[in-house]
Amino acid sequence: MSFRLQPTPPARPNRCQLFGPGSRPAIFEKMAGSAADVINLDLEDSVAPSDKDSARANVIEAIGNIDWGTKTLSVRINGLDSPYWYRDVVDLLEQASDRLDQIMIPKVGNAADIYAVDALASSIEAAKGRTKPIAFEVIIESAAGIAHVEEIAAASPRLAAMSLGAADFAASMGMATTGIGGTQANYYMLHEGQKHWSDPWHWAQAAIVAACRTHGVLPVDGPFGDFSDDEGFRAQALRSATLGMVGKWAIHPKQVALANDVFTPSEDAVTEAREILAAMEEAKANGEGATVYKGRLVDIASIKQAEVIVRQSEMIASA
Ligand SMILES: CC(=O)SCCNC(=O)CCNC(=O)[C@H](O)C(C)(C)COP(=O)(O)OP(=O)(O)OC[C@H]1O[C@@H](n2cnc3c(N)ncnc32)[C@H](O)[C@@H]1OP(=O)(O)O
Ligand SMILES: O=CC(=O)O
Ligand SMILES: [Mg+2]
Repeated sequence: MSFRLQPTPPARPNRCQLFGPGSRPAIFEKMAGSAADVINLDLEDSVAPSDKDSARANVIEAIGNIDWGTKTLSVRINGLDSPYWYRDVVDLLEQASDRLDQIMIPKVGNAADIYAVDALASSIEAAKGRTKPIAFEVIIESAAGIAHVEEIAAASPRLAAMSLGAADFAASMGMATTGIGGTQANYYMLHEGQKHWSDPWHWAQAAIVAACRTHGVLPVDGPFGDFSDDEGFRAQALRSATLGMVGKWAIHPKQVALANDVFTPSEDAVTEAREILAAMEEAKANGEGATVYKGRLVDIASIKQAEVIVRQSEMIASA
């Protein structure tokens, strides 16, 4: 371990982030009643330019009027390249109730983007006497975002979570696809005449996880567009969880249960992790740093691996 210890990310469940357009207030109660850990009311790409002002007003009203329970409540503002974002921040922080937990900043390209929103938010909070500092989450969804992912993860103590936005990311990278996340038909290896599909999102996800883990931020997988493909969603979510991500977006309510299932450690996984911890306790008592569990090596690193699963399970159970 480096002299500098790895910071822990916020201890909150973040298995599923359910999105809904701010221009569709009829679904807000349904979002609040869902099993998602995080709600993202959207002012950005699911809202037409002509609806930006009314969507912002809808969202501000709903933040105070709807019972969001214990969910993390987040609003996705417009990008810093748009004429809307400053008004989003000003109106949200001047007018929305303290129930608002977080602002999601899309299309971030470098640390200065976060600095700009931080400066504005800090000024409004001071002027208005808001005692609950607003948290930030960001979307990595551009070539610049992934190139500067580590400085973005380090940009502000407000930063709680970082997502991969597969749709805009693909567009920014010039990827030859219109699919949002998941398997891409043309991204395959050929071996003895058989196609083996690779994962084009893997490297970006791994870069995001490393940046997040270095700076104590929650890494999250973004949207999976084909909401009629449950198995495709599940496969993508399982890969993300295996790489270290803590959750995934839902762009339709039917994806919420799928995400919750994948990102909640299974009973079997928790039992095995506890058994590994017990085996290592016994090894320690015998003065050993390594032992055998079910025919395989476990050692001091295995304690940390097992603790990831047990901690995640306990945190979800206590939320
Ligand atoms: C690339 C990105 O940036 S992704 C993030 C931004 N995108 C979004 O926020 C889009 C979010 N999703 C949606 O807007 C919608 O789910 C759509 C447009 C994809 C589909 O909407 P619909 O055609 O209404 O879906 P559908 O008919 O299957 O809805 C079934 C039920 O779920 C409700 N519902 C639909 N979307 C949502 C949602 N996001 N949250 C909660 N409930 C919802 C519907 O109102 C309907 O309820 P009912 O059974 O009581 O009538
Ligand atoms: O905003 C999300 C994306 O995939 O783009
Ligand atoms: Mg996007």
